[in-house]
Amino acid sequence: MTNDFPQTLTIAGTDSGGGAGIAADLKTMQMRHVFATMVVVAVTAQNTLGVQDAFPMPTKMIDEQFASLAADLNIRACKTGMLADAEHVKAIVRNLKKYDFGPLTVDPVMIAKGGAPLLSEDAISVVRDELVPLADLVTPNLPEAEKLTGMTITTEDEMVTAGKKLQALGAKNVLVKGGHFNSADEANDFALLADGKSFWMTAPRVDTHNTHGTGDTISACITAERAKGHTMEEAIRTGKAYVEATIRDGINVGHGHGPLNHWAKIKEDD
Ligand SMILES: Nc1ncnc2c1ncn2[C@@H]1O[C@H](COP(=O)(O)OP(=O)(O)OP(=O)(O)O)[C@@H](O)[C@H]1O
Ligand SMILES: Cc1ncc(COP(=O)(O)O)c(N)n1
Repeated sequence: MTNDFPQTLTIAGTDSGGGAGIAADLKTMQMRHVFATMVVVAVTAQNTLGVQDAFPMPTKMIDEQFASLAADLNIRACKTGMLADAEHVKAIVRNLKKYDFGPLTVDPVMIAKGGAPLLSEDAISVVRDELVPLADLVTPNLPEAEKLTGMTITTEDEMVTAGKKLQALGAKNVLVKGGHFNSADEANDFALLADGKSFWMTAPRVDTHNTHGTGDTISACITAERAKGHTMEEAIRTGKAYVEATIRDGINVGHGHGPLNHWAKIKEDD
């Protein structure tokens, strides 16, 4: 029996509010026509107003979820999101070294939009030293890029320097996301590829509070495109176009930072 439909994996935390984390990843992967699987690292009680509580899974359950997937699925690309703490990052690294689940996108999630920590401080150096070197792509936002590189990033030139530093840490490809950049009219991201090619992706900044799960969505879309066999550059450009559409064609859910419209269409879908 063939087992060749494109299959992906997200290793992350749940969001009971449905907007971010594993929920955003699964919705994105479904929309991009790949089969989505998950390893639940932590459960959060969360809504558009914030994170009310978080509970990391016992690491034995994490090992068991990895083993279940490896025994049956044919996963071609994977990503990480919320990883909770150093013990859990180490468990994920151990499993990623044990099984081949294809190119890995590391979204180094640290703090939720509302300010709640999703990764403990002592885990940041473990992400930097043990997880980033396994990454085919790392996709930090600006505060995450600052934590991983030790730099302050206030200009586009500094985003470029941070990209180079992240590549020097061992990530093959880097996408520094400018969603948090202090610009009123643009949300521009910088990509640096394994072969040294680099490019900016520019987009008009949408004036909205409904940006819960943007980082999850772009990294899940890239993971889906990689599973379908697209190049890194194609995957990154599709990711940007998709997340832009999900923000621009927004929906209103909840009373805080609302979720995205994962049904949004992009040009290549026509
Ligand atoms: N208001 C906006 N309008 C258009 N694009 C945006 C906006 N906010 C973020 N983006 C884009 O969304 C993507 C995710 O960027 P961002 O820097 O917000 O990531 P993130 O902080 O990791 O997301 P999250 O907060 O979900 O973890 C990037 O491509 C960024 O440029
Ligand atoms: C479980 C989980 N994973 C990731 C995020 C980041 O998303 P955001 O920064 O948009 O809150 C989140 N809030 N919750």
